[in-house]
Order: sequence, then C-alpha cells, then structure tokens
Amino acid sequence: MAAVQGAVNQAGGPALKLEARGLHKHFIKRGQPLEVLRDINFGIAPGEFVAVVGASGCGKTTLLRMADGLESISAGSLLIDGQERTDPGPDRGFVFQQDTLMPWRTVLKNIALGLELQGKPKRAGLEQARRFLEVVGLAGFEQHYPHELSGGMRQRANLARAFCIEPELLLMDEPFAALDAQTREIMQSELLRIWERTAGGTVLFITHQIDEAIFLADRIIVLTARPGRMKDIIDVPFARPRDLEVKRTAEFGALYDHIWKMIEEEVRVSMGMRSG
Ligand SMILES: Nc1ncnc2c1ncn2[C@@H]1O[C@H](COP(=O)(O)OP(=O)(O)OP(=O)(O)O)[C@@H](O)[C@H]1O
Repeated sequence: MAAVQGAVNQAGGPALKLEARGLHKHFIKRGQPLEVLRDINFGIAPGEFVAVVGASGCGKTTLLRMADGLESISAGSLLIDGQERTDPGPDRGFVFQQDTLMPWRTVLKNIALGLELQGKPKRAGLEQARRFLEVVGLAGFEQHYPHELSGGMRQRANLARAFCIEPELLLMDEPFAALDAQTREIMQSELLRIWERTAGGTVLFITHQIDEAIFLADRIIVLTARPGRMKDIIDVPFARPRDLEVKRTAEFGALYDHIWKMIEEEVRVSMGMRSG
C-alpha cells in the first residue's frame, strides 16, 4: 500500500498525533470473516486525552491494539505523527487491565524495565524510575515485590512504568477495571495528576465506564455496536485540573445520561430490541 502522509501544522510538524482514516478491521473466525470496525475516522492532537466508549465487543480493544501495532489493519490507515503506524515501538506505552509487573523483580526494577529495554544505562534508569515511583506515591516500596502490594498499588506501579518511558502516545485498555469502586475513583484522579505533572503526552483510553471517560478525557469517541462505527465525538466541557467533585455536578450527570442513551440504543439494536 502506498504510504499515506498526514496533515501538517503551520510550523511544518504533524498536526495530529494519531489519525484514523477510513479504518476497517475484520478477523477470520472459524473460517468466516467477522467485521469488527468499519470506517473509523478521527484525529487526536498532541497532548490530547481521548477516551473510547461503546458496547461490549464493538472493537475498542482491537482499535487500541491496531494503534500499538499489535494487530494488522484490514483497510484504511492509521497514522502516528503523520506516518503509517509501524510495529510496537518505544514511542508508545501500553497499559492493560491487569498489571504486567514481573513477580521476581522489585517494584523499582519493574518500573525501570521499559528504560532497560530502551538501553538506558542502569544507574540513570533506576534514578528515573525512583522519580516516577515517588510521583505515583510509592516511595518506601522500592524494594517490595508485587505480591506485597495491594491491587491499587500494583496498578500505580504499572502506571509509573508506563509513564517512566515518557511515551508520546499512551494506550490504555481499561486499566482500572479490576479495581474496586473506591480505589478506581482514586486511581482516576491519580492518573490525571500524574499525567498533568509529567506532561504525559497523548492518551487514548478505553473504558466501559462512562463516568471514567467524562472525568478523564478532553473528548470521547462513542462507537456503535459491532461492527464499531463512529457514533459521535463529544467534547468534555470541564476545565483542568479536575477534582472528583465534578462527578457530582448536574452538568456531569446530564452528559453521562446523554452518552448512556447513545450506548443503550446501540446495545438494544445489537440485541434486536426496540428502544423505549
Ligand atoms: N484475534 C481475534 N480473532 C478473532 N476474533 C477476535 C480477535 N480479537 C477480537 N476478536 C473479536 O472481535 C470483536 C471485538 O473485540 P474487542 O475485544 O476489540 O471488543 P471490545 O469492544 O474491546 O470488547 P469489551 O468491551 O467486551 O472488552 C469480538 O467479537 C471479539 O471476539
């Protein structure tokens, strides 16, 4: 396929960090094609935080894996900095639902792992890891092993590891889904704090939770039921820095209801039910 060039800004640099153009994806399942994503188009500016929501199975994780280079593209294109995306690279960080800490490494050495893989000298890598360990509030736990931490602490170490490599594009797939409701809320505000403190780059964040998407993101992409298509892109009107209190406001509740109705409609369509 011919290389596709993305839009450039006035300074000559790419105007968009991540851009999907007419993106399609299908898998072959038991010999039959399964269409998962159809005609996905969006552009994400450098430094923007964008969440993706949609019914279960609409292709959210697949979209993220395509951005990371873990999944092939069936048609259309996905550009990073104006260039067709390549295999996974050090410019991208990926955070999964389950932490991916190595049980035999201390917390500090887990956080430093990405830097080690990038070839950063050991001492400098550990120093940088220590800084990020402090940012996520784990000072004092450097020499602990993952099994000695709570689920929330492990996910904080996981975040520190992702932010530590200072990725220009951070891809997050329901990173707080395995946490209890209270820890999840705290982690949401921790994530914003870390992101703001470390100039955390561009984020594409997948979630099932509408309130999480509204609280975190600048914009929210709503996908239809499978095959996932663009249903809407919503601007989130809340100023930063954001406090969890914003979730209790009427404006937040109204936006939540609006997005929930869109997703409910899609789930009903996919189940062959009429809305109402
Ligand atoms: N490697 C694969 N081979 C075949 N089918 C796949 C593969 N990966 C995903 N699928 C199918 O693609 C569809 C979309 O999956 P995906 O995990 O992207 O959805 P999702 O929106 O993230 O779902 P959920 O919200 O439930 O996590 C599903 O029907 C899934 O079974």
